[in-house]
Amino acid sequence: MIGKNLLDAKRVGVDFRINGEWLTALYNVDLSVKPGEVLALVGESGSGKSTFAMAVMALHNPNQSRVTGSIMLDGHQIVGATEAEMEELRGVKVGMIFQDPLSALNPLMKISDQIQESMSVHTIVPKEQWHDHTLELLKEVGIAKPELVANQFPHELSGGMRQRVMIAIAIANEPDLLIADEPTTALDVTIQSQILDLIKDIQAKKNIGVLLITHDLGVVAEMADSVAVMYAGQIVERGTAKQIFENPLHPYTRSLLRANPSLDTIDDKLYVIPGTVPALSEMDHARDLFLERVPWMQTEAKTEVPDAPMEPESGHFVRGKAWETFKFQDGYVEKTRQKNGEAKLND
Ligand SMILES: Nc1ncnc2c1ncn2[C@@H]1O[C@H](COP(=O)(O)OP(=O)(O)OP(=O)(O)O)[C@@H](O)[C@H]1O
Repeated sequence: MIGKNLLDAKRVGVDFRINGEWLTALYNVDLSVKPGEVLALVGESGSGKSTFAMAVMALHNPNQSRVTGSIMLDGHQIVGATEAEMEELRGVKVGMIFQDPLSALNPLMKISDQIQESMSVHTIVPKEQWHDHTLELLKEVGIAKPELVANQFPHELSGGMRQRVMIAIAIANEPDLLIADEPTTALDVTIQSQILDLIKDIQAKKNIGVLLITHDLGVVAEMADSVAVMYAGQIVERGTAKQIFENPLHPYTRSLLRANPSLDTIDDKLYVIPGTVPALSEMDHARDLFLERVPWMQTEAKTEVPDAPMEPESGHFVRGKAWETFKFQDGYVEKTRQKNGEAKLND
C-alpha cells in the first residue's frame, strides 16, 4: 500500500449556515486513501462522516455551506472546483453508494435507463456499448437475471437488489475511488454481509480505493486496511486497522470498541457510552470534545489541545494527551491491551 494518495484531504473544514449563523461541522480533517486501500471512517451518528463524504463529492449546497482546506482526488483539487469540473470527476474518479438505495434511485425510471444515464454523462463507455455494459454491470454486482432486472423499476426489487443496482451505477464509469456511506444500514441483517462481500470483491478485482463510512466496528474489522475515528467533526485517531484494534489509544476509540457487541474484544455486559455527540452550536474544537462525556476527566475536558495530533507509533495518530491517562472507572480492562501486555495502562 505504498505510493501516491488517491484521496488526500488536508485540514478540511465544513461550516453550515443555520438560522443565519455559521456553525462548524468538520474541523481540520486530515485523511488519505491510497489506490486499492479500504479506509473505514467510523464514529457515532452526528460525528460528521457523511458531511466529509459530501465534501469529497462536492455535493454541499454552496449557499448554505462552506468547505475549506484541501481535498485532492487523483491530482484534482475538489475544494473550489466548479460544478462543470465536478461533473467530469464524479462517476469517473469517484463513485458513491448511499445508505438508502430507494431514495437514491429514481422511482419512475427503469433500472437500465438509470444505469445508462450515469454513462451518458461521460465518454468512458461509447453509446453503442451502453446496453451490453448495463447487462455486464448487473451481472458483475451479482444479479442473476440481468435482462429482467434491467427492465424493472426500483419498487419491483428487494432492498438488497436495489443496493446492487446502486453499486452498478456507482461503478459504471470505473471510478478509482468508491465512497460507501453506511451501505448496509437500511438492509436486512442476512443481506448485509452479501453486500459487504460484493463491495469487497469489486474492490479487490478492480483494485480501487474505498472510503467506507460505518458505525459498525464488526464491518470495519472485516473490511478495512486502515481506520479513522471521527468525533464531533474531528479525527481523534487514525492508523492501520491492526493498530486501531490491537492498540486503541483515544478514549473515544476505546469506548467505541467496548460498546461494540459484534467484536470479541469485550467480555462484560453491553457497554453504553454515556451522553451524545454535542450539537454544532456547542462544539469548541480547540478542546477534546469527547472528554465532556467522561465524568472523571472534566479537568482534561477543559484543556485546549494542539491541532496537530501525536504519533505514538509510526502511522498511528491520536488527538490530545488524554489517552495517556484514560482508564475505565469500573476496573474494566480491554482484552486487546491485556493481550499486548499493556494492561497496566488500565490498572
Ligand atoms: N446540510 C446540513 N445543514 C446543517 N447541518 C448539517 C447538514 N448536514 C449535516 N449537518 C449537521 O452536521 C453534523 C454532522 O452530520 P453528519 O450527517 O455528517 O454525521 P454522520 O456522522 O454522518 O451521522 P449519521 O451516521 O447519522 O449519518 C450533525 O450535527 C448534522 O446535524
